[in-house]
Amino acid sequence: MPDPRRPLRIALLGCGVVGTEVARVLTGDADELAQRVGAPIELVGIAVRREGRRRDLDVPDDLFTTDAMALVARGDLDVVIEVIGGIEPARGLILAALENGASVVTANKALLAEDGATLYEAAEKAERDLYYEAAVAGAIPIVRPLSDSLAGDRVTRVLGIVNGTTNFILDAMSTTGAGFNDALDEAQRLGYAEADPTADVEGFDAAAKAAILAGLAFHTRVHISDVHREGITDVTAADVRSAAEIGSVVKLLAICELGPSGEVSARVHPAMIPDSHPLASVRGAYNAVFVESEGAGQLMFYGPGAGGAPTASAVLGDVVSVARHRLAGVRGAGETVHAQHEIVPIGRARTRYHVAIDVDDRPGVLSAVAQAFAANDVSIKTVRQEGHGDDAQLVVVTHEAEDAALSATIDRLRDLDMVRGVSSVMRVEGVA
Ligand SMILES: NC(=O)C1=CN([C@@H]2O[C@H](COP(=O)(O)OP(=O)(O)OC[C@H]3O[C@@H](n4cnc5c(N)ncnc54)[C@H](O)[C@@H]3O)[C@@H](O)[C@H]2O)C=CC1
Ligand SMILES: N[C@@H](CC=O)C(=O)O
Ligand code: NA
Repeated sequence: MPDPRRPLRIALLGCGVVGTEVARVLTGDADELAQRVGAPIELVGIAVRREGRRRDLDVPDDLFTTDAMALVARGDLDVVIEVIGGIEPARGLILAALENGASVVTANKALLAEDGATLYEAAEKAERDLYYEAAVAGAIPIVRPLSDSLAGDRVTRVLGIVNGTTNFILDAMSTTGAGFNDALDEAQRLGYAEADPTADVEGFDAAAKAAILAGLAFHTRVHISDVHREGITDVTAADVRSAAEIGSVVKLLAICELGPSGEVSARVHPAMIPDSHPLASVRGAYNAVFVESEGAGQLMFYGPGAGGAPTASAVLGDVVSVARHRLAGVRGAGETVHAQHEIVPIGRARTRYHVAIDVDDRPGVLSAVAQAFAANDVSIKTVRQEGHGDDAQLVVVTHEAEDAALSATIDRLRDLDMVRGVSSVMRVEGVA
């Protein structure tokens, strides 16, 4: 247990969008944080990649170092904050921090979803905390509610908008008609996007968060490769218009479900959701996560999901918690993976679909298309024709069906002479 008379020593790894805000609060609000922790806190080092870059921070120059490994290995640290991102060197630094006796706070969802097991095992062995509230949905408290508040309940479903960048882009496309690239540039300028924004727009970031959420919700280990992933790069202005025509909006959703036989599925993809659904009104870089559980029913967590200051808020909350644990000589909850749920592929997921089919504008088309759906046991809810002649299109919305059955339907449609192409297939979520 640390000597209560000495300050708790904190090291910060990475001083980019999030790290800068964390350093600003750790230094500017040190007195208030000390009151909350119950002991003084001291930022003893900041690891950066390059020396001499001008940083808008009022901290002594000698705190900065380009030798992150030497910083974590000094052996007298209480808390190491990792906000570098990516797999390496972040993983090696976190493991070294734990081995050297520090507790760790990280915002690194990519690493947790790729190799969380190694980090948890190291934290367990070192008897230190590993906290990561900022890794999922930025400022929104969702990791703690799932791991603590709902620990006595059975969570059955988590449905969320967990990527600020893609929500910002889709929102701009549907409300101002902005182009994809302009909206992405703006999201990068505002500090929402990952260092490589492909992680956002191709759904990797949301998939990492889905893996973490599913693991926490269902007490089972879920790897990022278990998560079905589709990004938003194929979402067109026509999809956004089609959604509006059925009173819906397009959102990138992360969906984690516990099936009736105990099977777990996790998927990330764009989907249409009705305007009346609370997730439809989540704008800009905001995130929201719905949790359904047997006892509590429906819970919704909403707030800023990205950006320096909101993410720093979650990081600092964790810092205060683990610092309190250090003082008390205790640890918080570790990983709970007692359940051995089967993780099922996307083909077994069940949902509704919106399918736009380019067809010849002639008698018999409707019945041929309907037969393709019926042959795969996919029931049609509505069908309407858009355009005429060369522009004729049938737009079908289905009842709930298995993903594999829908895929087989699309293959069959593509083989029909009267079908010129299937121009869009999008899942429809949030319908009662
Ligand atoms: N920006 C956001 O809205 C959010 C970010 N996060 C996560 O927080 C972490 C940091 O994100 P950002 O601050 O946005 O990224 P960033 O790219 O702005 O900052 C990362 C910093 O780490 C530095 N760095 C790279 N290698 C280093 C090394 N070997 N030693 C020391 N510093 C090194 C880079 O130079 C950069 O300044 C990532 O894991 C990210 O996924 C989580 C939630 C929201
Ligand atoms: N790039 C991420 C940042 C937070 O996790 C996002 O856009 O949500
Ligand atoms: Na969070």
